[in-house]
Amino acid sequence: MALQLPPLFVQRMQDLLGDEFQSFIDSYQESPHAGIRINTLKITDQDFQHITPFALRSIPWCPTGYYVEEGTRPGKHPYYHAGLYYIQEPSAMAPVEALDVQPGDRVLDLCAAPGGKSTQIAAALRGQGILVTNDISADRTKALAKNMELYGVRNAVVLNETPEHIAEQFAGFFNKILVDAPCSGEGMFRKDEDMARQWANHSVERCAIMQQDILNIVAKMLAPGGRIVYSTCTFAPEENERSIAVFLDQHADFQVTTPRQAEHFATGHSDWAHQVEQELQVGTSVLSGTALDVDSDTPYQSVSTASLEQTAKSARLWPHRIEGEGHYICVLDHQGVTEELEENHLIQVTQSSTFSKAYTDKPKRADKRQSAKDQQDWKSDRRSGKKGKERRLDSKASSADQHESLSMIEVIEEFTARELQLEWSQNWIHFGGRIYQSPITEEQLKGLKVVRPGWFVGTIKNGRFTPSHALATALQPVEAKRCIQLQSHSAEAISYLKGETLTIDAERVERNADTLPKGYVLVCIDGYSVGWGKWLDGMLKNEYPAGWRWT
Ligand SMILES: C[S@@+](CC[C@H](N)C(=O)[O-])C[C@H]1O[C@@H](n2cnc3c(N)ncnc32)[C@H](O)[C@@H]1O
Repeated sequence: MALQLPPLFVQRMQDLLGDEFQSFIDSYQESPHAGIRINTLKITDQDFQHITPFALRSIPWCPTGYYVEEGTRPGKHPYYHAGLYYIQEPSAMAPVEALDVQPGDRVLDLCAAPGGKSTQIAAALRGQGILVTNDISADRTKALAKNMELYGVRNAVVLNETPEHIAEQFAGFFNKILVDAPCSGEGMFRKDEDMARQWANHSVERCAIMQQDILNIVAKMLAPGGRIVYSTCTFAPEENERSIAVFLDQHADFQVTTPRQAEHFATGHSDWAHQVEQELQVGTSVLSGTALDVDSDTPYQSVSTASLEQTAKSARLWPHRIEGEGHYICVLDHQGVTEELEENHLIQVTQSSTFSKAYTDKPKRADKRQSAKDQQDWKSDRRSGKKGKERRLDSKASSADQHESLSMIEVIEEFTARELQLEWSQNWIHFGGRIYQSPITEEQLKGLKVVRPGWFVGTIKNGRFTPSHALATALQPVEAKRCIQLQSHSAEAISYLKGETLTIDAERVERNADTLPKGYVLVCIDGYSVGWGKWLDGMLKNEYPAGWRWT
């Protein structure tokens, strides 16, 4: 059945686009474009070109993005399970390119689930710096956390929070922020017919108010000289140029910058934003002749011509002009002086009972004093050249607690020496028996709803460390003492991904000279890690998690 577009939407686009409307509406007869983006945390772009199972065609605005032909099923290949690429709509790759993430940046992806753009940010960080990735929907953060794990991200914290709560903990902290805002989704009608059906429920005006609130809050979290990229997948000028103009009027210290890759896109329509401004002033849509659905509690705010005109530097991605869906991107640069980011990699040992309290309670004065002392201890440890992970964090803790923290480290060290060839470089966080490596400190997460405080590396129970699946997916084969190689086209690879036990001769277990074949084995497909197995007497017990299996 032909796609049913909301009549009001069609009428409005006709009014806005004029002569261009026919080619715009004709584009709805075409299929949406499918794309994949190479996950350079696991494979180089060049190496993927050599092994690609599908025909690839470059996406002009994303160096690691490729169109795949219609009918290709990239989700049904072992490389997908190895996290070698993310299946992503081509236009959706543009906002992160505009953010211009560099290794070492501190990045917030505020509206992140299911994580397409977060995985792209993580790849650009190359394991250096911090990614805080968040979504307000608890349900959607499950997919977000899973994607961080599938793509082998080591330096991300996953939150399920409101922007206001994050701002309380992270004022002025990030130098790059992505706001991939909730919107009326007009640009996705071709890809997702549900969006067209639900359009009226996602009132354009209500979305605009929400977007302006979000932008105001994220400005508080940006470090001087930092960058915010605002993106939507809608055409409505109220949610795009006008939302930006409202922000600029309230934040004179920001300017719109033309995005990288702008040559591939159309410019923002400051003229449409002017038109919308007039409609709002009279309370009726000039374009569609309908009453505007503005919440009566929300005072109308007029915006300045100077701010509206700056939006001509933003970018619009049109489905009839490029091979991709409809998007809007605006780069907002803070005009302050950029300060060097302080190093944030304190190495910490956290004892579980203190940590679980930290999630729910406001810091107590005694805790604050203790934390200041911890920082001091750490500094003196650094000066004396002691390794951070050897120190005790909580000098007030009972000797039993101290013993537990120390033995936790001993257990991890023992596992590391036996099974891995890896230097741990981030903060240890112990929460509910689960052990994480985190790019930030426990203190910074106080009072927040945390889905993952960092890279989940394993669990400790009864003094035994069990490595997590997320540890395996983020490892390079050289970082494990034992690995086995499965060929992507072999029945063995599919059997492993289905969770079956494999028969594997001892000679096939690749290992260090001094390592016996018995124990944890990193299972790799064509050289890229997919999960754990446990080898004993010619059998590989399958540790691939049930929820991840090939179906
Ligand atoms: C366009 S989608 C994000 C897509 C995602 N950036 C990606 O690339 O996979 C917008 C997201 O914003 C979330 N959201 C809505 N309101 C929010 C708010 N106030 N704060 C944070 N997230 C919000 C929604 O749950 C939704 O997942």
